[in-house]
Parts: sequence; C-alpha cells; structure tokens
Amino acid sequence: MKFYDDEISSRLLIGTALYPSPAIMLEAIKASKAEIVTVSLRRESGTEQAGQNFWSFIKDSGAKVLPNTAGCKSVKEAVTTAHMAREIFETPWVKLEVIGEDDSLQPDVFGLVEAARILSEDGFQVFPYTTEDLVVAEKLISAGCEILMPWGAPIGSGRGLNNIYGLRSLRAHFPNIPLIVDAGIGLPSHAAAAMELGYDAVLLNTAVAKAGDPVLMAKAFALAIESGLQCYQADPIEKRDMAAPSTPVAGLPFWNQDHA
Ligand SMILES: CC(=O)[C@@H](O)[C@H](O)COP(=O)(O)O
Repeated sequence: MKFYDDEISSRLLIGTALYPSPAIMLEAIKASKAEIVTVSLRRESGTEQAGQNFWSFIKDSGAKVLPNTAGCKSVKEAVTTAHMAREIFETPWVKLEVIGEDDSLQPDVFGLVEAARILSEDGFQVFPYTTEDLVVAEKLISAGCEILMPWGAPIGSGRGLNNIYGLRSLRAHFPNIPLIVDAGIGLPSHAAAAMELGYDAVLLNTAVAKAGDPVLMAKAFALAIESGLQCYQADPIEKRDMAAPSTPVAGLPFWNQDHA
C-alpha cells in the first residue's frame, strides 16, 4: 500500500500523546508494529516533553513520523504548525487537523479544505482529518489530498465507528484513494470493523495510551487490524434477512421417510 510516494506495510498508525511515560510509549509503539507514529507539535510544545529531546526521542523510535496539527483551530495556525513540522522532521507529510468545535473536536471542514489547498500547493503531502462527508472528500481531493482520514468518532471518545453507513459509502465512492479511519477508536474490535469495511489503515492514540496496560493493548490492536484485513481480503459473505440452512438435508436417512 502506498501513502503518497512511500510504500507502507503496517496498517496501524499510532499517536504519541498521553502515555504514562516515554518508555511505555516506545514499548507500545514496538508492540503495535506500527511503522508510522503521529506527533502533535502544538500539544507537545505545551508539555514537559517539549523541545528537542522529545523530538529526538520520537526519531529514535525508528518509526516514520507523521507530524500533526492537533489543536489548531484556524487555517493560519494549522499552516504555520505544518511549516514548523516540516523543518523539525524534514518530511513533507502532515496530518492536517483544523478543529471547528470544542465539545466534539469536529473538523472545521471549510478551514480544512482551505488549509489543505495552501499546503498541497506548497509541496506538502496532506493527510486530512475529516468527516465522512462525500462532498468534503471530493473537495479535499481537488485541493491536492491523495489520502483521506475520516473520523470514527470524536477524538478520545472511544466510541468506535459512529457512522458505519457513511464510512461504507466513502469507501465505495473512493475505491482508489487510501482511506484511514482516524480517531474515536476504543476497542480492537472497532479497528477490526474498520478494516473489514475495506479501509486501508487505522490511526489511534487514546485507546492504547490510556489503557491499563498500553503495551498489551497495542498488541491486541495489532492482532485485530491483521484479522480485519484478512477478513476483507477473504471476501466475507453478505448479510441475509432469512435463514439459509448451512447443513444439507437431502440424503439424510430420515429425510425421505418424513417427507415422502
Ligand atoms: C494523535 C492524534 O492525531 C489524535 O488527534 C487522533 O485523532 C487520535 O484520536 P484518538 O485519541 O481518539 O485515537
């Protein structure tokens, strides 16, 4: 699978915030088998982890860094943060978040499209955190995005896939665009469900970082994602309203007698 110019094999992208300690974070990243970690510049700048040390620590994890603009609420703030990220991490990748509302942390899709256009024209490879709205998706693609990251549910809510119908429609409309469910995942089964819908990958943070045992939870997610992917590749059966006997009755000894 390709994310812009890069060949990617792991279907799990993992966040680097909220862990009990940097050591547990590194162990959890390893256990998740994620190749890509996302780092929030704004969030980390306001914590004790800020500064060169934290950035080098992340670089040392060996994972590819997807800087993000988490917490940005305007186009200007998101664009400036993306530029800082490009300088620090020397990558054209940016996970673009433009938050429009405080209770749901819902993306401001108008600001998102505008920021995506500005950054794409400036050579960034944008991973937009969006809703499942098809029209917004079209506009993001026209703005230069080659990947979409619809939310599963509000960030940190752990609710899973709030709108399976919308996510399925998005998959059907954009069969050739890499789609990553981002945010709101609470359980490994939620991540498996996203992969079973044919999504290319899942990005999550809180469900692992805030678990009682983040390392064990990271392993559970790695297994669930693999299971969901294999399920999709195996072409699962369609749901039916009526029963369809799975045990054949013709040829059984009592069948003829009872039905003769
Ligand atoms: C880390 C990051 O990028 C978050 O903004 C992201 O959307 C993950 O959300 P959860 O913490 O709900 O998994």
